[in-house]
Amino acid sequence: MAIEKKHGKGRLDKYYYLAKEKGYRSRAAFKLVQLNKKYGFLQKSRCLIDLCAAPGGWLQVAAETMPIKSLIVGVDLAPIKPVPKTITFQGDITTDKTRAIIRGHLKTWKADTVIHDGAPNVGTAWVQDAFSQNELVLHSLRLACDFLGPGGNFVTKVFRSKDSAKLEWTFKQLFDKVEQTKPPSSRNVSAETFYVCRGYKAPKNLDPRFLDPQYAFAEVKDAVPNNEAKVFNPEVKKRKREGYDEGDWTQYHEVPVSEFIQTTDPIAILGGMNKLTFNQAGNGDIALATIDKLPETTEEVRICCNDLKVLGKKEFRLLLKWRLQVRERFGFTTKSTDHKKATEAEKEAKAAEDDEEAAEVESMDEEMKLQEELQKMKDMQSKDKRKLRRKENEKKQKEIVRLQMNMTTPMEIGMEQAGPNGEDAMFQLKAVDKAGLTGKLQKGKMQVVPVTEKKDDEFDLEYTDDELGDGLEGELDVMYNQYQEKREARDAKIRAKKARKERNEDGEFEGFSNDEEADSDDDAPAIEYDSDSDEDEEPGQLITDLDNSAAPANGLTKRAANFFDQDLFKDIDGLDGLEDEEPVKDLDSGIEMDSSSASPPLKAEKPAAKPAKIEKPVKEKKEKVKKSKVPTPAELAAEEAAYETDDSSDGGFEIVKNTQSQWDKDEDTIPLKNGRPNIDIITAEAMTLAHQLATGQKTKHDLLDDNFNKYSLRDVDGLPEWFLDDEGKNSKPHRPITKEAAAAIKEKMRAFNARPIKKVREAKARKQLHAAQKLEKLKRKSALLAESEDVSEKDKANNISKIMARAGKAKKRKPVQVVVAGKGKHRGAGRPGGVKGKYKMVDARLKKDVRAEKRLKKKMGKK
Ligand SMILES: C[S@@+](CC[C@H](N)C(=O)[O-])C[C@H]1O[C@@H](n2cnc3c(N)ncnc32)[C@H](O)[C@@H]1O
Repeated sequence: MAIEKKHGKGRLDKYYYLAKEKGYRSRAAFKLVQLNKKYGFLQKSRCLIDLCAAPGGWLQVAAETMPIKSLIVGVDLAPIKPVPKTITFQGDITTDKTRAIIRGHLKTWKADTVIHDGAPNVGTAWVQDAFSQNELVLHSLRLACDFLGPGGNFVTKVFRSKDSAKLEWTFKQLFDKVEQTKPPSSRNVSAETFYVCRGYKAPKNLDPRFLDPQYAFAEVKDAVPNNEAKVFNPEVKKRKREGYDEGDWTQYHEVPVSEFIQTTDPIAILGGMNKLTFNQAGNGDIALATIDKLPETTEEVRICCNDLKVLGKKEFRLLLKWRLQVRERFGFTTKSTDHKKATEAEKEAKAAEDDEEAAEVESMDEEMKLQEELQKMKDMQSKDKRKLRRKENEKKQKEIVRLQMNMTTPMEIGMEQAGPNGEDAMFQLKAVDKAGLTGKLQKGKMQVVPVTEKKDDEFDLEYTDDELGDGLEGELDVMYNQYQEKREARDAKIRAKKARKERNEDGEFEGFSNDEEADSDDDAPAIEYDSDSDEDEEPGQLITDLDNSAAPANGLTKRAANFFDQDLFKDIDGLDGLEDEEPVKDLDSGIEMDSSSASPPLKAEKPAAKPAKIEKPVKEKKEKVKKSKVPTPAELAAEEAAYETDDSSDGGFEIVKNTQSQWDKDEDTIPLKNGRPNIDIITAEAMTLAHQLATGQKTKHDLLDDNFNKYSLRDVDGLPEWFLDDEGKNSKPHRPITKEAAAAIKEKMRAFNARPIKKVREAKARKQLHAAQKLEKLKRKSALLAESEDVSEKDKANNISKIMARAGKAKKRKPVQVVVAGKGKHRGAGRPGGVKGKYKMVDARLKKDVRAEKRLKKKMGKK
């Protein structure tokens, strides 16, 4: 073994003294002690091989920790003074001779553990030291594979270097569990670390290349640095864990801007360099001077070039744009110039030549742009759909609100909803005329004219404006989505939140007919409709005057008939049979009224059908609605509208309120406890609202009204998801809270916090159980004593009171005795003489130090 210097680097540390005190041959012994303390492999081993064992510290630890009569074999280049209970010999672990000797000692046994603490004789360059150390590890691993039984352990020292990861990979192929650790006794200044590999897989055939340094440490081609991530997502910083590149010992790199302009891979430069310099070395560089003077080279560009590491996405975008502009000026081919050239027929030959050049020079750019375009198209598609859907929903929502607030006359709804000229018209006649399909349409078969065509063009224009920027935007969106997914995967809370959000979105009001939306889907192919139009109708007249329809025979006004003619009322249950002439009772006011005067004659199917009348009392109908499955918002709206009085009717006042609002529906879904809603109020805002509702300061309607605020109908079109997510955290109304509500919540929380935690409650319960059991036992004992006949009554009473007194006394624990380690007194040397009960070995030095510290503190306190 190399002779350890006794000075320098603080070599004479506490482990040195401890080792001396305990009689260990080297301070390295404590490393094995600590490794074993953590993983406990020695106690379970019956056969151990210590490779590179001199002077024998590890052997001593193994001998005192492993079960008696274990087989321990140690080998080292240097001679090892005999260690009791171990077999040692001199040998080189890289040779077959050593293997044969070990085999001879083990005979048929398989080793449970192989430990290796080898260190080649150091003194050469560090890199070489580390390599030969790791090569030695590979040799020891080979011996371990030869002698370990299935499930065996291998503990080895490894020098941290670029090869240690390769070693770790090899360990992982051969063992179930591989852990890297550095015991406290291993000096921090040392590059050594330890691998504890457990559960040897004992493969039947082991590929010798696993243990061949040539293969095991073969250079793997360096991974291509992910410069794209650095540029497209500069905010996420990655720590440089892999160390420096070979031969590159600095972290600062700069290149002339001309190189950035000319390069085929600008992203690599932006991601890898620190600075783009305009400095012209020596006689000057014409290209640099020209770029410097270009009007495109603004002050902002210069500042950005100055320090690339601090740039964000926006600045990288600016630099990329600037590069394209400069390239265009210099006549380098870019995508747009290619395109122009391609269109010029007379320059065809030249363009072809240029294209070829461009294909060579611009391959990287082309690929990037292609990817960007693909991404952009995907984003646009989903964005477009989302936008349309959102708009539609908002409109329908508004419609419902207006309807509920009596702001809309029935006629208006009909026209807006499905009128031939309305915005939501199934097809637009103008578009049909433009497409020249009028003739076809009249014949009865037609194709839906894709009205969104124009929109697509608009988007195209919008996006071709700033392709590069939007590419980056798209990239950012995709990365944000990935980030969100990762967060979801990690955090159950976020997953639950998302699920809730999705549920809400799904439950979102979809409009009067979901099919309508599906039909209007952009992706849907042109759909053929069978026209029901009359063959006899005048050709060329597509718009029929609705007023020409015959007056309905059911006594409805034309307006009302048109209103109830809408598809909206087709599927409403209970409207069909509203025929009964029975008097209607206003539930609220209790006014009894004649249906003819109180309510408009309702029509459910078609105006031509028999006139519909109110059939059942409204109360009954209300119940029916409640029992029926959850009504759609459209049904609710229709119902509400249906129960309103017709303007033209005599009474002109409301008879019955809405049967079941969304609010009531929500109430139905609230979980009940003892027949009452089981609601826990946990925020001061909610408590304030609850107070206000309870004291009548606010009504349900007020709460609904409050929901329509500046935050509820915000225009979020086109805003990126990440922005909306971030905004959502803060953009919400701040509801005032009252002092009382805050106090109530505070009190509630205090009571909640005052409750003992589960573990404490369990412990108390256990204690109670034990006490009860003890009492039971005592009772039994006393009963036995009382029953015994050969004892006098006095003795019985005495004995019972003794038992009771003993039971009442808590058992006292004996304190642990502290024994100072000294000559013949150390761990493993057996129980020190004259010590009874539990004892603990302590270091004399430590004890003295503690006492000195106490003394000093006392002194300081007196002063
Ligand atoms: C740090 S010491 C081991 C200390 C030992 N674990 C203890 O507790 O006392 C490293 C030992 O590895 C030994 N060694 C180095 N190369 C060797 C080889 N090829 N074969 C056997 N032993 C070797 C050295 O002789 C040295 O004694």
